Amino acid sequence: MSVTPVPTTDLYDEHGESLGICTVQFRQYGGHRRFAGPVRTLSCHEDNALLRELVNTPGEGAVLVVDGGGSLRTALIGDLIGGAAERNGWAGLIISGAVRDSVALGGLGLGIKALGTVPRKSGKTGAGTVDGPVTIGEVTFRAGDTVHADDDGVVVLATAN
Ligand SMILES: O=C([O-])CC(=O)C(=O)O
Repeated sequence: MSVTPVPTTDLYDEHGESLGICTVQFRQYGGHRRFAGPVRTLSCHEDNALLRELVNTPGEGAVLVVDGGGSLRTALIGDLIGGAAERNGWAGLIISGAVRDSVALGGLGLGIKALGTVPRKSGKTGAGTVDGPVTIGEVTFRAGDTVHADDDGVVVLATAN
């Protein structure tokens, strides 16, 4: 399901404090600075085998929210995983962790927010959890919620809203 991005400030003006507001100051790395979609989630720590597997399945316009524990030691995505996410129809990736190949990521047709960059690759054991609730920057993302992201931030509309 594709979701048209709405400015996060307009969503706050409409929904007020019932909106989930992520306080992490993400940086923009993707080619789309405004993006939105149904939430999918992944928790993984310095290991991106599950992430690679997920972005190689149909994204159907979803935004993958990745709780990488905020680690800046290893990159959870680079141009290969980012390119696969674009090809498979993911609207965006929001990563509490690091990326690499940042210049190439900027040429991809999806949104990518992350904390920073590092050249080191992640492990490949497949450790992690898919579609469990993840809490990042004072907000809990649940699979099936709707997330909107732009230059002002990341906000979540819970399914019940
Ligand atoms: O393979 C990795 O670990 C990440 C990467 O560099 C890519 O996605 O291109």
